[in-house]
Amino acid sequence: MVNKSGFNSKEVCGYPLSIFFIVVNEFCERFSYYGMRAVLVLYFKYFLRWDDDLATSIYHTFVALCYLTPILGAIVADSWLGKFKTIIYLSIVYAIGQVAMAVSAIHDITDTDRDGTPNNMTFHVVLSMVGLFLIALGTGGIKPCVAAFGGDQFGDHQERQRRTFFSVFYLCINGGSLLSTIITPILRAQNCGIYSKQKCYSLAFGVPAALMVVALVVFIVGSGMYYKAKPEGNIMGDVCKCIGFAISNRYKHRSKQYPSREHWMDWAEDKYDKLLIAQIKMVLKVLFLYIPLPMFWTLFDQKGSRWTLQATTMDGNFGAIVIQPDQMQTVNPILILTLVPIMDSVIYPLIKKCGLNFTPLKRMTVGMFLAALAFVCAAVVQIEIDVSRKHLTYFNLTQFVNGMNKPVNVSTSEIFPFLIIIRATFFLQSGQLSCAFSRDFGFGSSYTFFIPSTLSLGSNCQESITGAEDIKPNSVHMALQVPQYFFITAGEVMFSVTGLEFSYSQAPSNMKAVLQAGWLLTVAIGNFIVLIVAEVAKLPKQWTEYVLFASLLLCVCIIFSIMAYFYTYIDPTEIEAKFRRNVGDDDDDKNDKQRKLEMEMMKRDLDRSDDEHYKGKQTKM
Ligand SMILES: CC(C)C[C@H](NC(=O)[C@@H](N)CC(C)C)C(=O)O
Repeated sequence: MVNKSGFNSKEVCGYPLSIFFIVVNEFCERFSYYGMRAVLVLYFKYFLRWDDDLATSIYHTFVALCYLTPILGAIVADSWLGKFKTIIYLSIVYAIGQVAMAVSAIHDITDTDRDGTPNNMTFHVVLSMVGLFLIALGTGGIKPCVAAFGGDQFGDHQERQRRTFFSVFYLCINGGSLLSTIITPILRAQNCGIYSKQKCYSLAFGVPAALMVVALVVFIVGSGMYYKAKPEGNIMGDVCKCIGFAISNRYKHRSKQYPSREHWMDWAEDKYDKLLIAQIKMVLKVLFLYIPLPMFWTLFDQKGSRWTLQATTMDGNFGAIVIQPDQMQTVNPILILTLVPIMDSVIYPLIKKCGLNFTPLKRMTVGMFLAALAFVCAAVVQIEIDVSRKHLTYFNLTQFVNGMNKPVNVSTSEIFPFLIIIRATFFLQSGQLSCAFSRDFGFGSSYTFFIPSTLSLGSNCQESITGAEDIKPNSVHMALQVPQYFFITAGEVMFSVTGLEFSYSQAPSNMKAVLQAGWLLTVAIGNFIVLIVAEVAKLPKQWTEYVLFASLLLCVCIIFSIMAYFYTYIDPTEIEAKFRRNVGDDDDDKNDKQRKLEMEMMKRDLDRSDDEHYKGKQTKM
């Protein structure tokens, strides 16, 4: 197959062979990222011995940083190194970061007294922070480049294949993350060490590090097959200067005597290339459309926080298996793996058969609506939970009625709060008397125990002590969270998979990675909104907070649908080709009148709003 720039690539079933290396690379990279992330908080808490607050804030700062760094990687790729080299260099940085994390988790390195705990905690803290910084730089930096680089491999005539690629790309993300979030916690639970055996964080970080090396090797192996678009110089610098000039020129010509121009960017025409101006217009149009999007991620990312907390107040007993609250999150990638193929091969073609033009922006709007619906479901489940029980833990509510005529001291064994069925052992002490008894608790239940007056030295506490259930264990089953997971994931498929492809297809050739980074920036902003809204709103009931978020997203969804209605799909390649052709025509010394006419037509083309999008023509929402 001959690609856009005359590049000849090998094909398998109509797809460039190079794509195989890119999707495998993505699978391994996401395995590496999500695998490391799965055990990170526990590493902070139990290895570095940080308190919950510090562990949580450093964790969220790290995640936010991972979505802020894409802009750096995109600028480097589009302006300087090109996507291929940027991916290689930043993957090396990334792999070093992962190795640093694995090394930082080897307690033996500083365990000079061999008691199983590190003696120089500063070494472990510094090394892990350096590691996390490098990982954030690497994962964020390559993220917009890998997606855009994959898109680059397709010719202009392969729009359908390119769309399928973005779906498969998303499947790989979720396949990799699902596998790693299952595997790394198992690795962490192993015991390892030279002098003493401890929980094996080094292995839990080491395997993701190895997978990142595999990702890099796979990517390099495909090297000879890739189409590598050349960077066009300091494009971001030019963009900023051009926008700055347009604004200042517009300001200088603010008086009524100057005729107005169709678009404020047209004020840069006095100095800048018309092609660059057209490209900036394309990017600004899409970025403007992105303004409401962070709200989707605000809701989406609460799966890991609010929804997991909700699950802790539910019954996870599924008969043969007991599901832990944090394990419920794996429902998302599992559903992605099933819903993406269903959407692509059944739902979308069916909608098309019905004669409906389900354009990318319509899909994204429906995706937002589904996410709002997911939060309505979460609110209903929350009300159900609130009605079924009034107390979150049985700890404070477990009481003893002492029937003896002397005081009894009661202490209890460690209780694992995330287990659904908890076995607690109580130790009774009163003078010479000392005995113990154990009971199983359903999570969330509360008991009153009666210590009989007949209890004496040698009594069997296990048999003598009776209990009454004051508060029943969690009765609302975790399966009730499935509808909310279903809706949020269906929303994600419509919103995120489509948005990924939309960001690629609407970006000018020299700013593909930059627009991918803009897309990822909406994820970062969404995460900040969670903190702000939850802090400002401070609602007394959890279900009201869910309703608030659902309403906010619904409002945003309406605003977005209006904005989308006025959006005109473009084919950047076509527009760029027209402008380039025009530059060639200049050399033929065309008369001025003719040229002006052509430019007018091109401008109109850019803003026109008819025809359908997927034929490479322009269309509205
Ligand atoms: C832009 C990202 C938030 C998209 C993507 N995340 C997912 O696909 C999630 N369904 C993964 C799940 C394990 C949270 C990513 O690139 O990580």
